[in-house]
Amino acid sequence: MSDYIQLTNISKTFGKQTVLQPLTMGFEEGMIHGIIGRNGSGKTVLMKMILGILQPTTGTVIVGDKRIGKDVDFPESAGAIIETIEFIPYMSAYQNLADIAAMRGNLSKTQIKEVLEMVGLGNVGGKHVSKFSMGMRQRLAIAQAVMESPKLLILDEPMNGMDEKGVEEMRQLILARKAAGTTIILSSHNIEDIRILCDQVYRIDAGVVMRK
Ligand SMILES: Nc1ncnc2c1ncn2[C@@H]1O[C@H](COP(=O)(O)OP(=O)(O)OP(=O)(O)O)[C@@H](O)[C@H]1O
Repeated sequence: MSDYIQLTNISKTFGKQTVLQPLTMGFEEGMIHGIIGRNGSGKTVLMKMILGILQPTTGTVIVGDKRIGKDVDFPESAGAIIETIEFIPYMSAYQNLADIAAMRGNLSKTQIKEVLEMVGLGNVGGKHVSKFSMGMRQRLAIAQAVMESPKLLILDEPMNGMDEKGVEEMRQLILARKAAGTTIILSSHNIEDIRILCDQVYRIDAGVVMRK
């Protein structure tokens, strides 16, 4: 398989702080790539650069065959959970997803209901998000990330706040996306998630990314 993402000499500094040293690497298509590292080591920054949310200080990011920030602003087919996603609290889970779907493309009502079902929110799709627990919000965040079956999934600590059953269901969902050919980048502080799910693991330490 070829690489779906190619990073060439990318680095990131904020003022005098170097978060990532120049890095050249590829992420193979259809695999689950784990990113581990201590708090503040640069996992989210790396993911944001791949998503086009942050510009690298040096270097290039290519996703598919498109250079991010040049050919396209953002990867063409990507879903992400990155930091806290703000849903509109006074709208239902279904309506939140329908509004996002309407902005990005075309998903039928049935498809939105199916994705709510898939993340275990099928029976509360009509409930206002303000009444959701943290774990339920996290499930909704996963729903918005996967609902358009993107070619790339970037999941920054997706199991945060989930109970044991939720974690198991999310693991199955992530494996199902992989089986469908999605390239996945996953960060987690839970070493079990990384061990069970990932084909390849990278650790970020002192700005350097090392393959484990
Ligand atoms: N927009 C920004 N401006 C300035 N500094 C930033 C910005 N975003 C991130 N940083 C800094 O970059 C470093 C890496 O942050 P990052 O969020 O990538 O860490 P992380 O590995 O995801 O941590 P955690 O495990 O806590 O989620 C931190 O020191 C952070 O303060």
